[in-house]
Amino acid sequence: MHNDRFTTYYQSQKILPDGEWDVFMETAQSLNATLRDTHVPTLSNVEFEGQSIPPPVQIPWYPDGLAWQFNVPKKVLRKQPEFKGFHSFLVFETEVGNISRQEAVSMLPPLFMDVEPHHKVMDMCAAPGSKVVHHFPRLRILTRRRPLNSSKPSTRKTPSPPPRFPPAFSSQTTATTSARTSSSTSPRVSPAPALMVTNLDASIYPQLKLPSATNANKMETLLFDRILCDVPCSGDGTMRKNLGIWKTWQPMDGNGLHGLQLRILQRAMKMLAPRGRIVYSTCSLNPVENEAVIACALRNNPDFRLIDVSEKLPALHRRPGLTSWRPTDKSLCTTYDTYETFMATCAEGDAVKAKMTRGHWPPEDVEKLELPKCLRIYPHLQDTGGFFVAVLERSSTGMGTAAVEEAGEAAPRKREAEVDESVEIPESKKPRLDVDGVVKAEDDAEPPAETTSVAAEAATKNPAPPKAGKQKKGEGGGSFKENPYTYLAPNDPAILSSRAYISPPAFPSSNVLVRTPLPEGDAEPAPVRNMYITNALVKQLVTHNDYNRIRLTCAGTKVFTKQEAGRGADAQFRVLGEALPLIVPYTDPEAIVVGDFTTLRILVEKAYPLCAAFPDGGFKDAMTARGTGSHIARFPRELDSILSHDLILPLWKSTSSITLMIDKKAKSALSMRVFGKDITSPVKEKEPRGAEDAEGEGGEEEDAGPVVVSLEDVEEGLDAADAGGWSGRRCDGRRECIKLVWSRKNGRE
Ligand SMILES: C[S@@+](CC[C@H](N)C(=O)[O-])C[C@H]1O[C@@H](n2cnc3c(N)ncnc32)[C@H](O)[C@@H]1O
Repeated sequence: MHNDRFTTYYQSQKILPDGEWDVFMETAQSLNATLRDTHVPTLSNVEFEGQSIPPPVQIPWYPDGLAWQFNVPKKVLRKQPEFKGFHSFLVFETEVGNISRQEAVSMLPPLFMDVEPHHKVMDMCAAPGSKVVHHFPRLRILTRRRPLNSSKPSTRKTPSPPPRFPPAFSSQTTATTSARTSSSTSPRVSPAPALMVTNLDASIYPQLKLPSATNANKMETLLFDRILCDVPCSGDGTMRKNLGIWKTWQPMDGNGLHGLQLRILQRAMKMLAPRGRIVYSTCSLNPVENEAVIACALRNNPDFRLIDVSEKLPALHRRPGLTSWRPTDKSLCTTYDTYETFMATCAEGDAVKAKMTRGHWPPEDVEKLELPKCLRIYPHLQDTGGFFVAVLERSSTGMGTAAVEEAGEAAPRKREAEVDESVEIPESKKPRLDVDGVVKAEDDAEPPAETTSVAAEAATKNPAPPKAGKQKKGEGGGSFKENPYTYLAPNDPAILSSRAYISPPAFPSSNVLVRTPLPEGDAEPAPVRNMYITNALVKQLVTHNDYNRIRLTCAGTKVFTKQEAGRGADAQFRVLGEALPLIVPYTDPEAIVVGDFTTLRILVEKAYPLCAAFPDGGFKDAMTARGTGSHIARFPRELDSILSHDLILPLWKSTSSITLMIDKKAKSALSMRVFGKDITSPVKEKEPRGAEDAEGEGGEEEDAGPVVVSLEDVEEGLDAADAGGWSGRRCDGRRECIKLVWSRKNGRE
């Protein structure tokens, strides 16, 4: 990230000694620097089987050079040594979420959102989640004062003021989650204190209520500052990669999706705050899915206009939106100039079959809508997929602007479903509209049936998520069976037991929630296993909206989890690595143990290094003096030039060993970056028995500390080997954390 004002101001304040500014700025981009300075030079001038292989190049239009592109056959990645190493780097960094791989143009919509840290953001169709991650670097500015796992703890004794967490929302569907997450209903986004994930049909998204800012006794509806509508589409812009589309493409794909796309966009329009912005995008080239949708939405909502974004991303080659197009039906024989000519040729019922409505055609006042302000991206322009983006803004008053008002006069202003007027649609299939023409999406509203058979069409390509409150198991994503969201009292014993890390009262203890099932009858409440933290707005929304109604699948970020402490000791809460940026600002600096480079190597290399394995001195002494359980360690960059910044990592001390408590893949990624290769040992490694362990049968296993691996590892392990030797338990019902309880059956651990 770069900001001239920031640079000028802070350089003139001399907050850093001479010569340190560049290092300071580099820190923010350390991963990109690793890629640029370490990998790209080794990948230049590479030959494979007599062919020169081009190195990765930066995508010219992506801000700050943070996006890269390379075209290399799989064979090269597998066999050519430099590319093989680069591939491992990519795989590990992707696994831990530092890099995300996607079609270049898919990165466009978030760039046009102009999200600011205080914004409330909604992603209407978030699954599988690759665009949500692009909002976060900006949204997280305030949640992470320092980069993840790289912060230098404050030297102040007084805890820092609480971070402000901006809110983000995402509506998503279950059906497109990748195979890896198919058991989960969440898109692949990392949770954050400001994030809620709901699983609903975006076209009937319910209103979210929260107490009025001016009158606490009143409730008001949440309006968003930014909404992304990356809608389900025919996807024909991806034809370069999805070769199957060449076989199956037909105009009905787009015709059928138009209605759903329009309903999703118009629902977003109703949820947007004055002066707010909507980015509408598809990876389709079809004007019926693009300009036609925008035209209908603008005519029905005169308080919206298209924004001119021609100055934005100047290096992006684009073409303007169309002002004329000619829809066609299945026969493809004829394209029709107007809706009327189409209807004149139609036998009764054909229009419904063709899924065509008046809204598929350019309206008469098309010029007034300024459709050329939309962006069309074509594959040949810049070696990308095909894409469409429109950026819409709501007027400051919520009233129509002059130009659009005029356009609106020609249109039936109050009817969202203008597009359906001339098509005979069975009563049962019509959406229920409220007085403003909004599809009813409240508790009392029946979820509307599709206006045409668009949903059936959509379902084949992008299966829609289940409808609010009406699901049965197996119906579009399964039943909704989440545990309730319960905020703990600030003096709850679970929170108090985490005091080792946090310094109340500054820590926002009242924003800690748990997901334990409600006790039945007189039964004792289930013990707390995990604690999550949310920002204040998410707390308000969770407390004032029925989580079943909004099908809330995730809120906030997990910060503490219960850990068995070994034989004879009570279970304790341990802090999670991904929560450290949130927890460290509240942690007494004295509580953080400092390690050196050798210590870090031992922790990365060994799964359960014995306490005795560490060199005498600082770290070992400090850890010896501490009790068993969860600890936080800092590895300062000054100690070795290889570290470009401080690392802050979670540890677990058992009676005999000290374990680095990060996911195995994160550990490998860390190892690749710090040591240039993966020096980690397999989790199944058997540690030599130390003197302290020799006290009893099986003592080592119980004392060695937990193993944290990903679900995939377990699944692979179970698939690949005789499963009899393993038993796994999901800690939180999600993919990221597995505790393995192992036995010695079959001689395996
Ligand atoms: C173009 S994709 C979105 C991709 C996503 N923005 C990303 O970057 O990962 C459209 C998604 O919308 C989902 N979808 C389909 N019908 C939907 C509906 N009625 N409401 C919400 N999402 C829907 C599809 O399953 C698909 O995952």
